[in-house]
Amino acid sequence: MTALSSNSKHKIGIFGGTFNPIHNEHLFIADQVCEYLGLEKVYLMPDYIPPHIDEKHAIDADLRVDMIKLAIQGNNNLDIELSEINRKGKSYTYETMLELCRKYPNNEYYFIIGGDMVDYLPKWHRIDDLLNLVNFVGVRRANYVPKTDYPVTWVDVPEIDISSTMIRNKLSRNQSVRYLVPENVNVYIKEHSIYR
Ligand SMILES: Nc1ncnc2c1ncn2[C@@H]1O[C@H](COP(=O)(O)OP(=O)(O)OP(=O)(O)O)[C@@H](O)[C@H]1O
Ligand SMILES: O=C(O)c1ccc[n+]([C@@H]2O[C@H](COP(=O)([O-])O)[C@@H](O)[C@H]2O)c1
Repeated sequence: MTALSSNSKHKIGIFGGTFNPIHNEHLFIADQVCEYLGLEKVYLMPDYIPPHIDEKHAIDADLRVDMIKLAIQGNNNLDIELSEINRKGKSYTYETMLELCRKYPNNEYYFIIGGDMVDYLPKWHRIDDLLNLVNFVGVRRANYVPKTDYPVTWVDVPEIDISSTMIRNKLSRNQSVRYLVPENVNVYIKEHSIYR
């Protein structure tokens, strides 16, 4: 990201997750929200350790980062933000966004989350302070009725019902994940024998 000196704010999306691994619905969401809200870019931001789940074991950050870089190749709407990987430890969103807001005061941030995650916002670390730093964008899921009092901008993105869990499970059973992840990510997973 580049620091800018003008007074006008730059609308920047941040899509946080573990991305273990990144899949096509992550990419579809990031790209669609970017276009729908007229954002300059959406940064995919891998966490180092997810803040809310103690037992979730992700593969090495380097491998997750490599796969994100491969996945966004050729799409100018998308980029990667490495603050949480570089900071290490538990990746509390409030701490990350405070750091980014201080570093890039001319950016206005839109933090994108899956619609079902919105219900858990009250449990997020320093959520009231975080609400002063970012606009939350909820990706509405089919058959899901949002019931939150928080200010969330809702975006409808056609849902493909895939998850990283599904991809890890398929790979552990030696099943194909072609068309669920970009082909260069599929090749990378095979070459590095990940999730076997
Ligand atoms: N199919 C999907 N539809 C809508 N949102 C999704 C979908 N898959 C992931 N997300 C959202 O993407 C963000 C990052 O998710 P994450 O990296 O945990 O992927 P995941 O597929 O949910 O992983 P896992 O299955 O390991 O929990 C979260 O906000 C999550 O709600
Ligand atoms: O900061 C928090 O308390 C917090 C609690 C839950 C989730 N988050 C962030 O929300 C994003 C999506 O989380 P997840 O676990 O669904 O991948 C990711 O960037 C997490 O760091 C952040």
